[in-house]
Amino acid sequence: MKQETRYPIFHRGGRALALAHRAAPKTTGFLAVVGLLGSGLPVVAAWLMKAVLDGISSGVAPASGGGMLLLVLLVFAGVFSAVLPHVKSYLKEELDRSVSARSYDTVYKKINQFVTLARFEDPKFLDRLRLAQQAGVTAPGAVVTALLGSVAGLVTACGFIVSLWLLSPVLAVTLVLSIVPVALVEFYLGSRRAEVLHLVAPLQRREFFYRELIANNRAAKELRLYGTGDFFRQRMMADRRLSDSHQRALARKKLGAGALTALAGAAAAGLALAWSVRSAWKGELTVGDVSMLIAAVAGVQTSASGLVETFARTHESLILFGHYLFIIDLDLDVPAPVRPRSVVPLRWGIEIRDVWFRYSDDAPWVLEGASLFIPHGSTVGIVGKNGAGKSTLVKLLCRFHDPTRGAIYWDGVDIRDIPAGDLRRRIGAVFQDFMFYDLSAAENIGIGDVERISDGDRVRKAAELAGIHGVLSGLPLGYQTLLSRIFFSEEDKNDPKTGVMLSGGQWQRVALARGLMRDERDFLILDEPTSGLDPEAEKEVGRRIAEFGASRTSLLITHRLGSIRESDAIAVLAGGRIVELGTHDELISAAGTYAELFAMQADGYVGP
Ligand SMILES: Nc1ncnc2c1ncn2[C@@H]1O[C@H](COP(=O)(O)OP(=O)(O)OP(=O)(O)O)[C@@H](O)[C@H]1O
Repeated sequence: MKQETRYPIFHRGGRALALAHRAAPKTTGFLAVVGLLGSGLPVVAAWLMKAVLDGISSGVAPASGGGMLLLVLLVFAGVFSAVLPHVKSYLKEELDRSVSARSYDTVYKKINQFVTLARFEDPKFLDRLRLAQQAGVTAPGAVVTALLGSVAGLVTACGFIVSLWLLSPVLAVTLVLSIVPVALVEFYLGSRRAEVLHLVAPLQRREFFYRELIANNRAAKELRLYGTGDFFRQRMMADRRLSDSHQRALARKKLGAGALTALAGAAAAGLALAWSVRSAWKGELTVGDVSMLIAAVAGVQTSASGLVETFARTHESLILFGHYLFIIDLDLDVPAPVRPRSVVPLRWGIEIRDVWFRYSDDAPWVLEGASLFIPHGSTVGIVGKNGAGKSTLVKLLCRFHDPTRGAIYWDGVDIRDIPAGDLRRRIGAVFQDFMFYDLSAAENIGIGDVERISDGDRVRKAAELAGIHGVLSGLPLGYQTLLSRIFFSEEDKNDPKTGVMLSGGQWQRVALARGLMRDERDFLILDEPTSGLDPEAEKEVGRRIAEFGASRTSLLITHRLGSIRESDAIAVLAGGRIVELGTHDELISAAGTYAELFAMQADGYVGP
């Protein structure tokens, strides 16, 4: 993944500060004040110490008025120096919490605004989203504290350099010059660190994927059956070792550079000390001057190397922050309707007119001029071979993607002119790849109509329609039983009431009940809703769905041709278009693809 180059580094810094200010204005203000106080304190303490020592060497009694005041001030400076880091660390953690909470909220709000699935199906985008989720979101807090830390370090360093200048301009200049190699080395290491970060990021993500896979309960069966656990573990460790080797190379560079710069710093400090002691011996400097000089040399070196390291870390955080900015600045994934139309209860029907679709410009066409009319109040079944494009058509009807060419009309209105949320409120759907939520049975169904999630009667009615009421009411806590084996606490771990696992077919009925939660939806899409049900259940559920769907428009996709036999019309999708359309009897008489598929299935049941 390349780094985000759209935002200059100062722009990112400004946005990070603005974010901190919005998330926690008081904490940011306090942190700035405490940081500034803390940065001036070492310089003030050094001057106080010089004055006390000079007083002692010139025979001023510590108990005298001036001497006592100096001592008291020195003690206060010491107390503040001891307490301030704790206050600063508390404020920093608080700022991190506030900024992270706000930026998390912003990122997830943004994700929820995506109208279509296009971004979720783009691996490059997902990679970037993961970066924004993993690190970019926590970066603003790091950026703010690093920026404030930089200002504080600058104040300390400048305070000491000025102090040193007053004692010996030559020494001050020498010391500043001795920092230059440290700064250069740190900047070099900073850019190497950023490079390593980009090299290891994909490795760490893959490693994370393998780690999750090996411990995943849904993957456990296949991993054991195919014996692929060690295969994935080896891949995980290979990625781990590669990322470790990049980090080790960087650590070695750091070690070498750190040792060299420490040597240079120690040599500069030693020379300054020797010079000051010699000057004090000759009477050119006082004892207080020597103590000031020692404090200044140590203070400048510490704050300078701290400063450069802070800059390097800030730079790193800002690189990650770029991914966060990229996500939150994204435009809508589909243009807003120019003349938005409100969706009306379906009266006439839904028309798919000459729809062409492919998932990307270089992907093959999935739909090539598909046309179909679904009249209001009718049930239309769609059949077709694997990969024919049935689920794709469902995605277009729900507006998870827009047709590349052609259009879909809801009572004559192009669905692109209807706000997607309004359209979806009129559609109920059960997808082939439905979701399993680690929620209670009641919530698993109730989220089909969030506004009525607590309406127990409605949830029960939906469960009855889907033929799962008997199973759910017999669970340890009835509808309140958690449909999961994820434990919420250690104590609950052995409690059978904590959660249960349903069978595949039972889960499918729960998903079906979720799709049937809303009475008032006037278009029901069922994509393989009964594939996991036993024949008896399939027949029973099919009968109930037919009753439920009698007053509304339904689209039923299935490979089990027996369950769409009674549909008002059956469409066969092949080669990207609807090639046959009619009732079961009409299609059987036409002796085309449908008749062939039906005969094959019937043969399968009857046998040779
Ligand atoms: N997100 C996607 N990105 C790229 N191609 C896709 C995506 N989803 C589906 N396809 C491709 O589109 C084609 C149609 O897939 P679709 O899932 O619509 O078929 P289907 O008729 O529902 O098949 P099945 O009966 O197996 O469920 C397939 O060739 C598939 O590889």
